[in-house]
Amino acid sequence: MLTELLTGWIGHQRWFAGKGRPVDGLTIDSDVELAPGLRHLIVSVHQAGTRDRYQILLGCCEYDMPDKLRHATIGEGLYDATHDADLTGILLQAMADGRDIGPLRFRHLEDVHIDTGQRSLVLGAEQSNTSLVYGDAYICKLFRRLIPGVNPELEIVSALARRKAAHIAQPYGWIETDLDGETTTLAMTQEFLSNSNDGWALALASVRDLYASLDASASDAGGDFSAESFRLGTATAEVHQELASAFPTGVMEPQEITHLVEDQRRRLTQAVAEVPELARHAPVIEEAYQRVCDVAHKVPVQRVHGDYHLGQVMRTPTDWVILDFEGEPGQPLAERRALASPLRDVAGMLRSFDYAARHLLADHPDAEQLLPRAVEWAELNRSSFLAGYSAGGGRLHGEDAVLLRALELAKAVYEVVYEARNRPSWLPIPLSAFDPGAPANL
Ligand SMILES: Nc1ncnc2c1ncn2[C@@H]1O[C@H](COP(=O)(O)OP(=O)(O)O)[C@@H](O)[C@H]1O
Ligand SMILES: O=P(O)(O)O[C@H]1O[C@H](CO)[C@@H](O[C@H]2O[C@H](CO)[C@@H](O)[C@H](O)[C@H]2O)[C@H](O)[C@H]1O
Repeated sequence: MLTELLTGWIGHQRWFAGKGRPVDGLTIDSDVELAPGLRHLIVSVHQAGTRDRYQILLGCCEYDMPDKLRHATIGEGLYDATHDADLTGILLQAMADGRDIGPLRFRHLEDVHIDTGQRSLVLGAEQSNTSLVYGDAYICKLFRRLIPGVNPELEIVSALARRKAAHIAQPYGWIETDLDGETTTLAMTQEFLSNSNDGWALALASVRDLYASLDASASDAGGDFSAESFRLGTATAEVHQELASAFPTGVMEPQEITHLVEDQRRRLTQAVAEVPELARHAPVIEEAYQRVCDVAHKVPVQRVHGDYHLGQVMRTPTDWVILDFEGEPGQPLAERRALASPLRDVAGMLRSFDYAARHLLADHPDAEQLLPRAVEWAELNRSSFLAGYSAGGGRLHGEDAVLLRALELAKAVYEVVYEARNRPSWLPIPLSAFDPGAPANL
């Protein structure tokens, strides 16, 4: 039976969020035939009293499964159709046509032309979503785990595209349906940035070059990245200004600031309970949080990226482009859409420079010797990014330094939990944020 096949299959998928916990049951909430041999399913997965919804594209073949699709088998004659380029073209075509198929609505932005002749491949780095790359023209991100509501990435990128903003990947179309009475985004298609590299890969190349040339300083070594950091800072400030123009803005009053700090204190307590190594750093973090209450009186807030780091920015041949305006994964939608200080993104990127500088130290035989160079690289790029941010019109003055420091530490607390859960060997990186001079391998 289909539900049994899917129950056995779903727990092994890269994007399945409930790994490690037994699946108690799976029900099919919606089953729509998109075309002969292609069905779109929404399923509910029940685990220890929780229910999560996922979407599946189900391919059905009457005859033997072609060899090229065997790796995507779900059961006899059934497979994950995201891997079948003969079928995925239907999604692009339906978006271009603006069709409704049963409860699914396929839409495109006004004034765009979609070339429907492109064939797709599943992007290798499949994580919480499945991305289909069509030719080298489009990337269609299928949101696997469904949260009722419009996806913030679609909301933001469409609003910025309407303003003809720079530094974003042009959106083309999306798929939506109604879940719990709310319009819910199922997928989004954007310009695919070919000939581009993500900021994390570029930053690591620079750090590797620096480590390889032991005598040179961070600014003299072959891999100097600071001009890129400056440009990225400017691009970030420009996108923040576009976001402030496209969406409502506000000012956080002292009472709300205190409330926010309380929330961060709660997160810290939870993080310490989960990662006891954090406990010895708690006083430093508490002090930085208290300083915000003492010093910050009015904090401008607006829509922000929310999970900003070097892996979310792409360097095209001409520009920095910012991706994935989805906020912190795992947070409720309302929180991901809430107004916040743009310094939250600045803090995220500053942390990311620290990550890039230190991540190659982990098992490095010369870690102790290289640590001062890592610190120097991070400092140079952090200050270039901030200089670029100011040059691009980003606000960085007076009490902002106090807020920025607290936001950086709050992000590092989030990272400590993230690494403990996902990549325990990386845990020393965010832990070093509280004690920058400590030995590299902590
Ligand atoms: N528009 C795009 N053009 C080119 N590559 C992209 C694009 N969007 C995403 N990618 C690639 O896919 C990777 C993961 O994308 P992302 O949106 O961050 O997915 P996730 O939310 O699963 O982390 C990025 O690091 C980048 O390499
Ligand atoms: O990109 P995602 O939305 O999935 O963000 C999550 O995963 C990120 C890891 O890929 C994580 O970022 C952390 O690691 C990065 C290096 O891999 C580093 O550049 C970031 O500074 C660091 O925060 C992110 O926090 C998490 O939300």
